[in-house]
Amino acid sequence: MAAVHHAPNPPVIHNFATTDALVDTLANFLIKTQKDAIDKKGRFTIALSGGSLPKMLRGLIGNPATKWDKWQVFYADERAVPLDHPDSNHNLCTQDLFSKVPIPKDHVHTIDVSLLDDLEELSDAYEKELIREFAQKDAARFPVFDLILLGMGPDGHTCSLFPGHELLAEEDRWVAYLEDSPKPPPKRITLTYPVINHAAKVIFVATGEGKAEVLSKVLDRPEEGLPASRVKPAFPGQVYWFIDAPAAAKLQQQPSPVNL
Ligand SMILES: O=C1O[C@H](COP(=O)(O)O)[C@@H](O)[C@H](O)[C@H]1O
Repeated sequence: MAAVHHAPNPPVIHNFATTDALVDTLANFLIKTQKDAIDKKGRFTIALSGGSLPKMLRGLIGNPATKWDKWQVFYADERAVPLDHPDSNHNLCTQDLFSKVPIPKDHVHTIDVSLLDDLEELSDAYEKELIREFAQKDAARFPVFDLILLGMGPDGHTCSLFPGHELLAEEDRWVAYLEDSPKPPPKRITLTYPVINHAAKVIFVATGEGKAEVLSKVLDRPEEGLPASRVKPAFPGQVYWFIDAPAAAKLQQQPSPVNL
């Protein structure tokens, strides 16, 4: 019998009147997703981004419903710098979140900083870290994260996948490296589209007027192929956009504000 292929689900857009409303709803959404994953498999796998995203997770701090000992956290992308460097996504997540919650240290999967001089080895090692977590447990060709949390730069990049970059075409690797990021620092590693697009859920968070122009390109004109538009998790996966009113200002399709 021929296999039935479903088209990816269209993005679900949540537009919030205020950033605080977005933060609260995002925390509730994460807790619900975490609970479903733990009920099913006893653990919750999540990938986090850097940039403006970690601050948006403040609704989890002090929230007793967050089962930190069940979380396995990876980075959607990371800069090839020491873990306490101001450019490190791990450093940012630690300052904004992990230093304030009781997550076991070994549940936060960082890059191996002994390999910073060789990006190929650094990305291979991070891929192996993912394989250790996912391959035997899920027996999948690509890992299936319960949730990947992404940001989007004003140029439409997400993770460290930049417009026009050759890594947009990567089909095999789980983790890839680049030495020519147009946004500093130049040396980074990143999850690839096959991994992002196998996730059960992906949430983009985009706030502020600086994201308005690019958000309209990504959501109203996805055919332009900006990196954020290429995030289309395979069915039954779902991509969500959590945006605020300033970021939504230039959208043609005006999503209704979320009622709280
Ligand atoms: O360089 C990066 O940028 C993106 C977007 O950052 P934002 O500050 O505009 O939200 C971020 O998602 C990614 O993790 C980071 O390495």
